[in-house]
Amino acid sequence: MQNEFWHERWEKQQIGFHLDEVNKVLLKYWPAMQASSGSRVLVPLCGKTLDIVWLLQQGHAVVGIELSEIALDELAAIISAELQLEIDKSRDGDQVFYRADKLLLIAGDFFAVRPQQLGKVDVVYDRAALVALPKPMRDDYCRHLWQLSQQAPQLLVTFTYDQQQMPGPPFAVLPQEVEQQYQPYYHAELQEQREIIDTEPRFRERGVTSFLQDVFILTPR
Ligand SMILES: C[S@@+](CC[C@H](N)C(=O)[O-])C[C@H]1O[C@@H](n2cnc3c(N)ncnc32)[C@H](O)[C@@H]1O
Repeated sequence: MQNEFWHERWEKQQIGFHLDEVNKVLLKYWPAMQASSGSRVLVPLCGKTLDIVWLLQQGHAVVGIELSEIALDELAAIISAELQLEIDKSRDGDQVFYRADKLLLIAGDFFAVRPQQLGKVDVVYDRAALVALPKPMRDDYCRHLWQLSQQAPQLLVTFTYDQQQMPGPPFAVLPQEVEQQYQPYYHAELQEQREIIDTEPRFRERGVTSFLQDVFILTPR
């Protein structure tokens, strides 16, 4: 999946993946992550998710990484308004940084971000990040995420459906693949698998008959 694909999505505002509310999965499973207030949460491929606003409201520090500056400009504006935070925006080469107390957003390629830029990560929250990438990129993503997060526990949301019925993204990432991808670093425990095709008419229109949302908690080995 080329970066240009995603830039075009954001330019044309074709962002059907974006939720206008905090993800119910996050609300339901966050307590199980046992993240103390003040712990640092990494949200890879974050888009402009309102989940980051919620995490900040819980007292967490948040690091978000997202290719699109359009997305992060919008997210920074929402965070500023909701939390009365002044966010400093700066540019360094291909990367754009948004900084405020307890907040770091990086607009740039996830694969170009180095661990030293992030500092300590206590928890990872991946909603629709792994599934945004085709298989060869998923291999690199899992390895790189591990390097960035030093194996921090992870709340992970993926989707299971028949890949023959629709080309990704989102790509189908079955529980077996999650286990295999993260096997060197984590125990992956499937918390729930829920049919959500009724809430995803855009996928039904494209011929998908069943679309399962899978929630995992990954704990370090
Ligand atoms: C399916 S969306 C999910 C966004 C967000 N996690 C959410 O739940 O709304 C995937 C996001 O990943 C971003 N993305 C894709 N490839 C990326 C890369 N190599 N580095 C950083 N972000 C990337 C896209 O721009 C897009 O916003």
